[in-house]
Amino acid sequence: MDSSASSKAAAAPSPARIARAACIGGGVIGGGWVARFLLAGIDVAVFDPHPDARRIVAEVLANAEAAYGALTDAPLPKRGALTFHETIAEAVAGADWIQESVPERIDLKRRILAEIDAAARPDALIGSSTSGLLPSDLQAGLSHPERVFVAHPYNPVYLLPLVEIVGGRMTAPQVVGDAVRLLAPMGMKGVPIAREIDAFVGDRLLEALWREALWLIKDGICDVETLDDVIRYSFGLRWAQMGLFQTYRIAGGEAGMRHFLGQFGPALKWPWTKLTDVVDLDDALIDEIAAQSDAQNEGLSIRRLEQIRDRNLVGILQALKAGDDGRGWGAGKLLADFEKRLESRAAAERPAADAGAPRSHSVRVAPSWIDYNGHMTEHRYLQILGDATDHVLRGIGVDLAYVEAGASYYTVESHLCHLGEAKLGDTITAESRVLSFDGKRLHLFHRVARAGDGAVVATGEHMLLHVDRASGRAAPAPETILKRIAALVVAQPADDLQTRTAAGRAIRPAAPPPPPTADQDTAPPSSTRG
Ligand SMILES: NC(=O)C1=CN([C@@H]2O[C@H](COP(=O)(O)OP(=O)(O)OC[C@H]3O[C@@H](n4cnc5c(N)ncnc54)[C@H](O)[C@@H]3O)[C@@H](O)[C@H]2O)C=CC1
Ligand SMILES: C[N+](C)(C)CC(=O)CC(=O)[O-]
Repeated sequence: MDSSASSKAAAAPSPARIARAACIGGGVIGGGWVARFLLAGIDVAVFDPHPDARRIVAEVLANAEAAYGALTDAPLPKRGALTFHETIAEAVAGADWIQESVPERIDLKRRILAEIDAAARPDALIGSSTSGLLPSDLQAGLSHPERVFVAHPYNPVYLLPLVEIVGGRMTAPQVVGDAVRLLAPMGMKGVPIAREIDAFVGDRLLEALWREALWLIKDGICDVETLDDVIRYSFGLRWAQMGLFQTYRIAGGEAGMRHFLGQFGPALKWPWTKLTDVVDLDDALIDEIAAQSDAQNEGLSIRRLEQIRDRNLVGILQALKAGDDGRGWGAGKLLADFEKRLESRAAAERPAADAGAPRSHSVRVAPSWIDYNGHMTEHRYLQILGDATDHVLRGIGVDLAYVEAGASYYTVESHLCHLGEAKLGDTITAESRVLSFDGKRLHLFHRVARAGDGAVVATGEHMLLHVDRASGRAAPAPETILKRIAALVVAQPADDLQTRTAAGRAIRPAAPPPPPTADQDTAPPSSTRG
């Protein structure tokens, strides 16, 4: 990137947020961007001349929605509106952010960007998904080059947060910062790359690995399955959470990175690597790799592979969210921050009149929640009930800021009744009510029902104590909180029969077995378990 300010035109101030996006190209990456925008509540206008563009985008979106259903219980905004358009000019009209994701050909991208440039609002940000073309080459000849930059995402765009933001010679510096800011509310991490280079940072690394991998196959050292195993059973697991340098720091033992470099650095000069030597990707090698890849994935369609990948990524992201003793680590910390934004946005959008209304909390039953009996496993009920309790607490002002300020409610007793089965994909909703409360105690009841037929699958009754977190002891809740609880009680409907009969129930013990007769003394005790 040229550092001289004179070559950069001043840019009009960028929009405060993305309310409307345009996606030019709706294939693997464009479709992923469409899903990312829509699920963040942003309206998206698409232009893609492919005859199946609508179907392809719909399939990517379905995958993305399934992944988000499992990824987070945070209140996602209402999905944005999706429209398809006959021309680029129509699609980009009024858009705050335009994302170009057409095939990787410089002539095509330049032509498309010129059309976008001619029709876009002068303050719109224009990102290209290119994996390696230089932004300076893409922006040449445009009337608003200062708004054009590379926004290079990773597949699947709706789950992987990174976007490399690379400005060209004529990109206004503030546009790079604005792009980072505008991506954040979508749960994405824009990383500015200081200087434009071919393939930026991520693909430089991937290409190096890819080149070695092709040599290893060409030289008959391993096949694609062995190569993938080597990655997924070892450093692939490490890289999701610590990258290269933090991982190698640990590998240096207590002496750390300096020792690691001293010990393993010299090996770089050994004849281990073919990194600078490009393999000839001739027909024979392509045939060999394609055949091995077909064998490796026999019976697995691309959509099925995408679903497996997405579920694995969701699991990894959730594990990372719990990392560093619950503070979140890497992409998991980003997910936690994204959820906090969603919570605050939902709280800000909740009408004031709703403050005293009864609370309800909905979730979709995820694949990892199903047990060997084919229905939702036991501990997930407790998770849903716990989340429903959190939902009530946030509604009365006991949110993360309140907890960080030193007080909270702790659950001290729970009673869970299983009344029906929840199956994969069911949406279930916990409706909550306050049964009683005083200065320190809050007595909640949640009824968990299936959407559709409304069948109640579980109830939960919980006693919570207001606690001073420093001493770990019960302490009176402040008046403001007690007033909000009182407002909840006033707003909730009168107790129905189910609540009256379920609340306060104790587990009824089975009738004790009759005392053994003399001839039964050695028989095993009978069991009442089915
Ligand atoms: N596939 C990947 O893993 C990644 C790709 N990228 C980049 O994303 C861009 C798109 O790549 P993919 O989505 O993989 O390709 P793709 O082939 O899946 O999608 C390209 C889409 O552009 C559409 N298209 C073709 N001509 C068009 C035109 N004149 N106007 C509008 N749309 C047009 C096609 O119909 C197709 O739907 C490329 O620049 C690529 O380098 C970036 C990150 C990862
Ligand atoms: C193969 N690729 C160069 C298009 C890959 C990328 O650009 C990023 C990714 O998702 O791996």
